[in-house]
Amino acid sequence: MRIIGLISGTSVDGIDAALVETEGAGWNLRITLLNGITLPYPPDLRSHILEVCAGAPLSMAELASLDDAIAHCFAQAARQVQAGHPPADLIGSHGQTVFHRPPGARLADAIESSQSSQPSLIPAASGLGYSLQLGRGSLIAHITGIHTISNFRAADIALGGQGAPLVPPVDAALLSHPTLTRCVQNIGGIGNVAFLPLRHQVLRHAPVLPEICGSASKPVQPAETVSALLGWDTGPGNALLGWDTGPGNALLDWAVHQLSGGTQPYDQNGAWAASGQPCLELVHQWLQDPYFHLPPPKSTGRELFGAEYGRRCLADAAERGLSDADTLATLTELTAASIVHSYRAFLPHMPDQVLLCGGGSRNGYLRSRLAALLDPIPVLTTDEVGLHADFKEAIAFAVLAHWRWQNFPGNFPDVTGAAAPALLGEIHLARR
Ligand SMILES: Nc1ncnc2c1ncn2[C@@H]1O[C@H](COP(=O)(O)OP(=O)(O)OP(=O)(O)O)[C@@H](O)[C@H]1O
Ligand SMILES: CC(=O)N[C@H]1[C@@H]2OC[C@@H](O2)[C@@H](O)[C@@H]1O[C@H](C)C(=O)O
Repeated sequence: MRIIGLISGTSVDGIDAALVETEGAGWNLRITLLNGITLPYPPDLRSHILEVCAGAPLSMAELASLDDAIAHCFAQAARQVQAGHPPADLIGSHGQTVFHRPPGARLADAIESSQSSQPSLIPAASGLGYSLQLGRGSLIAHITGIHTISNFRAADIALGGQGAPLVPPVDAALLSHPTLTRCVQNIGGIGNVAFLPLRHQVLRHAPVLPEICGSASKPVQPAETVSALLGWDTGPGNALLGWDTGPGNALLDWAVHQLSGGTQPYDQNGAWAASGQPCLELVHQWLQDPYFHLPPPKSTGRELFGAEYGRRCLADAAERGLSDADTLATLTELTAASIVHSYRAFLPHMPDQVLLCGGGSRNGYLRSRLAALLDPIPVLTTDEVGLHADFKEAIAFAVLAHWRWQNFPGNFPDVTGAAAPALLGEIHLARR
């Protein structure tokens, strides 16, 4: 199938669109990237989205307009990426996350204790998570004339899952290796990791849909049988794992915006941070944040690592008299150290390789700090193993759409904490 994957992530920098050819089924999937583009949001729309993410009030009518404005941009990105290519069969659109609340009281408690100014956003009682992506699929289908799948996180959340990260099973399908265990580290606005055991452990028994996914006559299997059905040896070190590691670029971008008086959107190649020295005591202090110590399954967003968090970091840095360059070096060190800390705390063993993707993989200083902290483990980008690091998340939503179209479950309950596998995404058929 020819599928367009669309996503705008927590950096809110623009829409990544990937046109891919998919072949195969389930986790036995091959993809070819035919085209990839990034369509920046119009600056006013971006500012509006960032304000909404930061909690600006919105009437229902404004919410509807924003939803449709975003859907229009996504449809435009779909048109651009497929220009000059034969028409796509399907679109998988993640949309724009504007709110994410993980399930349960554990994380709520952690957030409450570290972000006491807005505790009322998070209910203290245990309950389902909530994740809101704007850019409705029905409008994208209507504008493009292409069947569109959207709202991928809801089904996992309905089963008690985090609804994130969703990409680890796609990473397992596309990037697991016969003899090397790998961590695939996405550094978007937020960072997330997938730990990939060896490929034969991934594909021991290629899953067949009716065995796994429920229908009216054959119910969805309970979580404890999922790994067995997928053919996983769930002994220590053999399980697919994944979680949100914490801040990626969102904190750094916010700080660069503040420190440059709004003239710079991000630290190009990390050059500004590289001209300073990280304050390791401050990194150590920041690493005490409860999120970094919560065991997976866990996910997060701008609600925790957003402007409020950034303001506290800048205040800590100012208290110690750090220069702007030292402040950025310290925040960059926090990003790298929180990633590596989470591997040491929550992986059964360190991986043989780390593959970076997402915009943060283009930050040379951040990459060099990760390499230093992970030494002697090689740190590459996914480009170096054949998967475009800038478009991997967009490609993943094309794969998730392919799986939904084939009635193949897209979530991996051991990663998200859902009670069972689920078909991810709502299908919006286009009038052709
Ligand atoms: N050359 C570069 N040097 C430094 N940072 C870069 C560079 N290119 C991109 N970035 C960073 O990457 C960010 C965009 O990353 P990306 O597109 O992966 O984020 P995202 O779409 O929000 O991802 P996610 O959905 O995973 O949160 C930019 O805001 C910037 O911080
Ligand atoms: C709620 C939400 O949009 N989460 C994003 C975000 O960006 C990175 C990290 O936080 C990850 O959990 C997720 O995105 C990727 C695509 C995922 O679901 O795997």
